[in-house]
Amino acid sequence: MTVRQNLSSKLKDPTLAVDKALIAGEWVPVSDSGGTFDVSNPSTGEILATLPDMNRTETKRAIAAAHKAQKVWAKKTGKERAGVLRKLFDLMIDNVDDLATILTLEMGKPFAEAKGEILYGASYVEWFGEEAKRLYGDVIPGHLSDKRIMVIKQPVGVVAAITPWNFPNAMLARKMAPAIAAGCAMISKPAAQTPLSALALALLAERAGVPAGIFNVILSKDSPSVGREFTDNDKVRKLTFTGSTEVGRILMRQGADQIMKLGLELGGNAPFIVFDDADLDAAVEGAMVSKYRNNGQTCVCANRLYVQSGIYDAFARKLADRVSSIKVGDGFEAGVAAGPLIDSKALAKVEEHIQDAVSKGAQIAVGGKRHEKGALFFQPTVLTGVTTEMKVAREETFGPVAPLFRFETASSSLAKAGRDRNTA
Ligand SMILES: NC(=O)C1=CN([C@@H]2O[C@H](COP(=O)(O)OP(=O)(O)OC[C@H]3O[C@@H](n4cnc5c(N)ncnc54)[C@H](OP(=O)(O)O)[C@@H]3O)[C@@H](O)[C@H]2O)C=CC1
Ligand SMILES: O=C(O)CCCC(=O)O
Repeated sequence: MTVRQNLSSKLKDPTLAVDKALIAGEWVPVSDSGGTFDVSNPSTGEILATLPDMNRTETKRAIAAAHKAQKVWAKKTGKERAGVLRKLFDLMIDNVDDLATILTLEMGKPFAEAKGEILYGASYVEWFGEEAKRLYGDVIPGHLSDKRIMVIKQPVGVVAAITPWNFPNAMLARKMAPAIAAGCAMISKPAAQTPLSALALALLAERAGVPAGIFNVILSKDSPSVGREFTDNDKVRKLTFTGSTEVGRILMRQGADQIMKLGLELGGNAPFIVFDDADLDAAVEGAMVSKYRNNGQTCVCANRLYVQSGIYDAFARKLADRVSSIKVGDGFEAGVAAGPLIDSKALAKVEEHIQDAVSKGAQIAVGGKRHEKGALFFQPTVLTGVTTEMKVAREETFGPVAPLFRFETASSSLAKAGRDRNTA
């Protein structure tokens, strides 16, 4: 397929811009169906690459290859596997600028934040690589005098991973590194919006000596069909997924037939509580970091800010003031702290949540509108006068909106924080 100049020309090592899937150690340029999909830059709308659009047949082939390769990989010692992961860690650090450039181009987050994500992703590779040497078992006192009970740890086998667009490097590194360290093989399906970070990571893994078939990357816009193969194929022994609660539910249902081991990291709607006696500056700073990280597109972002009556107005003023100074723009522009939203669906959800809150009586303290920087940019927003009837109380906005709920007593805030959680 093709990588455009606007991607490869920005890299010190242009070979890290990959336009092929990785199946059984082969870089595959064309899908069985001949279909393709484009990856674009959410800041500019420019197309960065055109990739093969795969489905169940390619996924099945990748699983079969992983199943075969895993048996050999599992026989390596922990030290041998650790050595390979250490090389991958070193390569990630050596190529941090290029990996972060790819990430900012396809996802939009500010370059400094993207670099932080690569270091974060690399830390998983380093940590789990080291742990490969420490896969100890247990000896447990027996229930009869002639019995000795031993626990040994063994790789589960082939692991499938479905990863989201909000942390395209770190979420994959967090899944791939422990699997490979333990002697498993992995087939990953990155989000169609951000597959280029996964491909660059897979290329570095190949350079680090991860054997053919141990780390596969399927490219597809038809995620339900790939997900179906992951859950139906009995060679896949574990599925790890980060994404929406809704898709997590679908995968859990699908995996039930073969009682599949599942690791699900889903949506959230985290509360952030500020009491009257809080240090105002520290509370505002904490809210800024927690709410506006990655432009609010993080599952652990504070989404519901409960503020006690006595400090409510001062907190709202100070937060609105800080938020109005957030520089919005292309992630490569100096000083930018908020990039675009990932796509028009995400932008529509932010607008819908604000409209719903305002129609039910909330006020916009700052922001509330699309940003002049471009189609997917939105003004960082603070809403006051928010109540539990509004959508923001129950649904994750996944955008730069801080809704401030007022409470009187500690017990009422804790009750609300527990009750209005994400049920979407
Ligand atoms: N916990 C977290 O970190 C995340 C939470 N979210 C939450 O989810 C909301 C929606 O975001 P969205 O990107 O649509 O999240 P999704 O859950 O749709 O996407 C996450 C991943 O799952 C894949 N996927 C989607 N449908 C299926 C399926 N039926 N079977 C298998 N895989 C599937 C996607 O692939 P593809 O995109 O190619 O279709 C992507 O790789 C956000 O607003 C946020 O609330 C979203 C992302 C991350
Ligand atoms: O590990 C983190 O802090 C990022 C969480 C990514 C997410 O799932 O949103």
